[in-house]
Amino acid sequence: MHVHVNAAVSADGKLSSRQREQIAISGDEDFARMETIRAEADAVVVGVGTVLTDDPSLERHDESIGSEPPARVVADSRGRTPTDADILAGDRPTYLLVSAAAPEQRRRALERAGATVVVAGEDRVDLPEAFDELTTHGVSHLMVEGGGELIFSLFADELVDELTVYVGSMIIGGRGAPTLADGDGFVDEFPTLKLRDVSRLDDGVVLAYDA
Ligand SMILES: NC(=O)C1=CN([C@@H]2O[C@H](COP(=O)(O)OP(=O)(O)OC[C@H]3O[C@@H](n4cnc5c(N)ncnc54)[C@H](OP(=O)(O)O)[C@@H]3O)[C@@H](O)[C@H]2O)C=CC1
Ligand SMILES: Nc1nc(O)c(N)c(N[C@@H]2O[C@H](COP(=O)(O)O)[C@@H](O)[C@H]2O)n1
Repeated sequence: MHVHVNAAVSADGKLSSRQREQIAISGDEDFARMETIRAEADAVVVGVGTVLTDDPSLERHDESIGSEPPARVVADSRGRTPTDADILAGDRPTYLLVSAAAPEQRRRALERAGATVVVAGEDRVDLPEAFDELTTHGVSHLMVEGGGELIFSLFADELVDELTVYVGSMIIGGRGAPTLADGDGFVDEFPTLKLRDVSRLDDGVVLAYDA
């Protein structure tokens, strides 16, 4: 499976503010670039942190791009995704990646709300195992939109093939504000990337890396 992480950060590396509300860091051109990556993907994944704060639809907003809209995926160990979340709306498949710790009652409620529940891992979602399962559902190109906890784990599990990041021109600040890769952080054996391209877009730059 090809895993492409795409996100937007402020000039000081934040995904959003300490209040963890959604902030438009991207301008129109970068949101259009994000749509193109969505259209190329079989599925788009976010962590449950992003679902709980942003309630994203992961819709293809511009129907002229791509043919099939991508499926949606949430990494959600305990099944905390609300059953009325936008990510469950509509006909496209939504895969809820949960762990064995997700209460049976939550799993059933999410299935009733239209999700396909995939169990991988004991306490937290085992991402390599869950992604293997997604391939059996036809997902060979997966886009990751965030947030920082999920992206860190994907680097730690060596699952990332490609990273594109839009660096906008605002400063957000805040020691508790999410960054591109949060989690426990690396203290040695830092993943290193190969810079493939740099381009100007809106009032910022897009950095493209191969992992
Ligand atoms: N600017 C941008 O491009 C973007 C910004 N954002 C912003 O990011 C913030 C949310 O990010 P964040 O709080 O980091 O949350 P995430 O979206 O990364 O979700 C993290 C949660 O995912 C669950 N999870 C399940 N399995 C794993 C695993 N193996 N590794 C890591 N997490 C796992 C965990 O909850 P549990 O243990 O309960 O399963 C964890 O707390 C919001 O403020 C949002 O606005 C988000 C996307 C893009
Ligand atoms: N690429 C990008 N740029 C920004 O400035 C952002 N704030 C985000 N956020 C993420 O975009 C997704 C929104 O989803 P919907 O289109 O509303 O369904 C969601 O994943 C946000 O966290 N991304």
